[in-house]
Amino acid sequence: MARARGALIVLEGVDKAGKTTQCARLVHALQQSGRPAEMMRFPDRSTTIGQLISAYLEKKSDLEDHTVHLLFSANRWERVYHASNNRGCRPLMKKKLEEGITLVVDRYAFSGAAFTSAKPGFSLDWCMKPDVGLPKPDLVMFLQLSPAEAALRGQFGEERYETSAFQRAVQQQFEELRKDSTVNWQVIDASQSVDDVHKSISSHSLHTVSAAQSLPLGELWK
Ligand SMILES: Nc1ncnc2c1ncn2[C@@H]1O[C@H](COP(=O)(O)OP(=O)(O)OP(=O)(O)O)[C@@H](O)[C@H]1O
Ligand SMILES: Cc1cn([C@H]2C[C@H](O)[C@@H](COP(=O)(O)O)O2)c(=O)[nH]c1=O
Repeated sequence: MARARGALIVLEGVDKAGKTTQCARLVHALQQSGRPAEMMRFPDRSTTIGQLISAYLEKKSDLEDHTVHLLFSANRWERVYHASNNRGCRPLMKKKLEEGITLVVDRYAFSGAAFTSAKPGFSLDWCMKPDVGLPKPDLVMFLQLSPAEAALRGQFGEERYETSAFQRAVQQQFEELRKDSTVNWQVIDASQSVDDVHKSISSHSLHTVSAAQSLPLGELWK
């Protein structure tokens, strides 16, 4: 009999909404309850492409806007089908899901589309195209926090996109993306305490991990 697959769970939101904190808490809680789980994050700054992206975000280099958008997407695709970095090969997303490991992912294609389409001259439609066909998340939790509150959180302002005006534009683009009913969106109030946000995220996730076992993995935006 085929092994039950793991779930693909994504956390999204504006910068500093608490995604990394909550991904780590969720992975820990799933593991503690005996469910195999691992965290991934995008951009994955450890790969060659990820290092180009990281230098851009840290304002150490400039890249043309279309180019960096495609690099962000390539950085996701390389973790689905190709996994080499300077320390060798790592197992791929698809393989891990097939092995029954739930992946908790800190940002995904939704950040790609929301951030680039917040720039002048970029349509959401164009921005979504390079990520069509990626493994489709079973659940996308949107950590809802106003850009004004996010700006008060640690280290806001250090990286390229961390201005309140740009984050407001990003928030609007996320609102557009959330109208897509082919994606299982859940909005989480990220202004609560870390513990309360975690409780909310856990309950949605446990349901998803069970349901995913008997469902095929889909393809995003197809
Ligand atoms: N619920 C919360 N209430 C108050 N502060 C929080 C909460 N969750 C996280 N923080 C704090 O906010 C800051 C950003 O948290 P975190 O790195 O988890 O967010 P993020 O969304 O992953 O950020 P980034 O967009 O930079 O990746 C950290 O200083 C963290 O301790
Ligand atoms: C995946 C992805 C991210 N971005 C933006 C969003 C953030 O401003 C940074 C990443 O910061 P983090 O602290 O490492 O989460 O990059 C983007 O513009 N496009 C993307 O696809």
